Amino acid sequence: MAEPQPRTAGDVEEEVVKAKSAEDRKAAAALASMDSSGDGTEAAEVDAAAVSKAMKNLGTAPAAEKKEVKKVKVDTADVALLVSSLIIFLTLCSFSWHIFGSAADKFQRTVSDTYIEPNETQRQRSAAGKMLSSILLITGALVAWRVYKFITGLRYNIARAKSTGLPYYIVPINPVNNVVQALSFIWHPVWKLLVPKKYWEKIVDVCEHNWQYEKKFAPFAKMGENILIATPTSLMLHTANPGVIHEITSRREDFPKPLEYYGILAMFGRNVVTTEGALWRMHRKVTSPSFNEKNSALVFKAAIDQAQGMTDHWLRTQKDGSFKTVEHDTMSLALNIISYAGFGLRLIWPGQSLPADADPKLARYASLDPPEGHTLTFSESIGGLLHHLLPLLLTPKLIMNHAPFRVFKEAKEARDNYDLYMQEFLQQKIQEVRRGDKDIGMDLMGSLVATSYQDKQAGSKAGIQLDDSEIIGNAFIMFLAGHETTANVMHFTMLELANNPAAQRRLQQDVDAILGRDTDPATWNYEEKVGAMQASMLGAVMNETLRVMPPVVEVPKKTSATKEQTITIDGVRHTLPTNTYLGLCVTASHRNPRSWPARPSRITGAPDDLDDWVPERWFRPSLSEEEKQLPDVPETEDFGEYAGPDTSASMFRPVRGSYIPFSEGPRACLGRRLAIVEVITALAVIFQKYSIENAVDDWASNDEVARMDRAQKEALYAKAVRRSRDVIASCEARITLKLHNGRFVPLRLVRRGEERFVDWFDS
Ligand code: HEM
Repeated sequence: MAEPQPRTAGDVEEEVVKAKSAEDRKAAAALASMDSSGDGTEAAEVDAAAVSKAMKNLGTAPAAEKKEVKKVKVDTADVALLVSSLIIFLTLCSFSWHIFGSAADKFQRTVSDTYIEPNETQRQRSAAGKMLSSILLITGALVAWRVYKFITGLRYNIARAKSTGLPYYIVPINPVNNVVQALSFIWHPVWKLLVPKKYWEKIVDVCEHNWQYEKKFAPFAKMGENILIATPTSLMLHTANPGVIHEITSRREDFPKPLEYYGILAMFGRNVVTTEGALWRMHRKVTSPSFNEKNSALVFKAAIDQAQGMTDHWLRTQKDGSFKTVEHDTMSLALNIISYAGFGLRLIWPGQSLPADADPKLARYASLDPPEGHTLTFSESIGGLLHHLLPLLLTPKLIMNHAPFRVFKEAKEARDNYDLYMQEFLQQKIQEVRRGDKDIGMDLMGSLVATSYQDKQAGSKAGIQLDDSEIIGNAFIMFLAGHETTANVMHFTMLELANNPAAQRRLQQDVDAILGRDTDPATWNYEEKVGAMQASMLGAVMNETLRVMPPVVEVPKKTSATKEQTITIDGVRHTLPTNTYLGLCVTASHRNPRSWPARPSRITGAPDDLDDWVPERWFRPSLSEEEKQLPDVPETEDFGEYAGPDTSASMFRPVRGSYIPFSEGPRACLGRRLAIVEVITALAVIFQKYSIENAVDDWASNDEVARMDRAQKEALYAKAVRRSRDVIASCEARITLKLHNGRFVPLRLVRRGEERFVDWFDS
């Protein structure tokens, strides 16, 4: 891999000039000043020469920059189209005129017979006729225009699809749009009715909501690892090809994020997830220093405290022998950990009280009752916000504020409460900065405020200055990104461990060996233990959950509006036109048989086990070194955060681009190290003292289970495992992949040694 180079003053200057908008210029200038005053450790952007060199190493020099595929000109076919649209339009008008004109006539005659003077009638009749004809004219014109746009748009995108040299499929509507997916029950039948089966039978699978999780690798097995789709409004490529994924994620500037899909995440202000170009670099520079090893150690400590709080809570509430709130509770666990490590806020479980050394100013955030001025607790406001993200995005503020629906009221209440909490928190941090408090910068919000306000105070003109909404926007994104994703991984890992008792037993053996069965978790040392934990079954179960149930099922990218890009697919160069949507399909690439060694499924009897949760696969030998070597596209700038691999070096190492739960390259997840530490630590705490079993009380009481023999117990537990797998199969990706519509799997926490099933059962 090419060594990162320091950015020169020339590079920086060029970036300032390249920055298009005033905001981008502000950001680039801020970075320029940072760079010129910095220690020179920052590395270079991907530069064209280096990419070219890397491509040459592959034996394929990059094609000379081609011009954008020319917009399909209005040629004879277009003229014919326009004429035919006009004919449709005129026919429609005259036909409607005929029908509605005579209907209006009849209506007017009826009315005039009773109420209106004859000459008045005539005037009314002609006015009604005129109005009808205007409506018809406008409707006809719109229909004709839409037909024209549909056909020319489709022809244009088909031409662009052809220019790539890849096989392509035609779909009548852009299927990436959420609303279009939700309405598939209307347009799919029409599409299937009007178009011969061979044109839709394969591609229809990738036009449905949740296809990435439900269909998994199947569409790619049928259509190849790259599925190109032309629609009247767009060209899109879904890929499960590791080489393509690696190249796209490595070339950040060539393949930016389609920000139009991220509007929802900018609700409280622009942030590191919702920006691109120089502005993104500024946000990333300010946020990344908080993602250091010191904070990982804090997460380790917080995860120990919080996992103990959660198990105590389960034991207290497990009245009928089981608990049904594992999803809710893992969400609380993750929120409490990120609140502490990222923001210095101590949140507690019901029944717990704040430690004596807790900052009284922050107690209002931990309160289990809404503090003065609020109608929700801090946790409730964040929970409500996440729960109602879609209505909050899709509903205009005016309707949200006034419509009498419960969902809008709840969404508004959560948003207003959260906003207020954050404003209060921000003001508190600003005051601390103004007072010059020494420990400011320990937490994320503190360091965001310090970076922006200390510079302002010092009168610096060029320093990075996020405005208040950007500080709150970044805080929101850290709560959101660091919360639901990690909670889902913990939730599904616990469900899978209950379904796979042999894996659970092996996990416990590893915990005993690394951390000791009787040790107090409060004494565990981060630096000493974390490496071994990641290389053990703790790391394996987390990696496997992230493989089978990645919280983010597709990472969206695109080519820019101004420049087409070339990529290499299995050694052949292809050109992707401007504005091509690129979907890096996480669920499918995690199941691509080319990248993942497989064995026959023990669960379904399928020839491979790639759809099954099998953590032991992480101890299988890696693919050959030769296969692991993908084109060496240089990495881009170092932003200071954790840069190590996502999986332990001693385990199975996936081919680059084949395992992307955290995405890859310069825009990979900023919080991945925190997430890994959090998950493996919480699991270690839980499984050191306890086992987790599926609850069976829907079928048998505790007494009945006690009277059962092994065979009866085996049949009973197998039933519970089947139910759990069915529920897991019903997950849906709505922002992240999780259970919806009140679905859950009941579990039971038992002290080790008191298990009824998982100490012997083997699925
Ligand atoms: C298991 C847990 C997690 C998973 C699977 C995950 C996954 C991802 C993915 C796939 C992306 C790329 C998204 C895209 O390109 O659209 C991403 C970005 C990001 N994640 Fe995570 N994430 C996790 C935990 C966290 C945590 C704990 C934090 C912070 C506390 C965090 C903060 C971020 C941020 C700030 C970005 C944007 C980075 C950028 O664009 O520069 N994530 N994450």
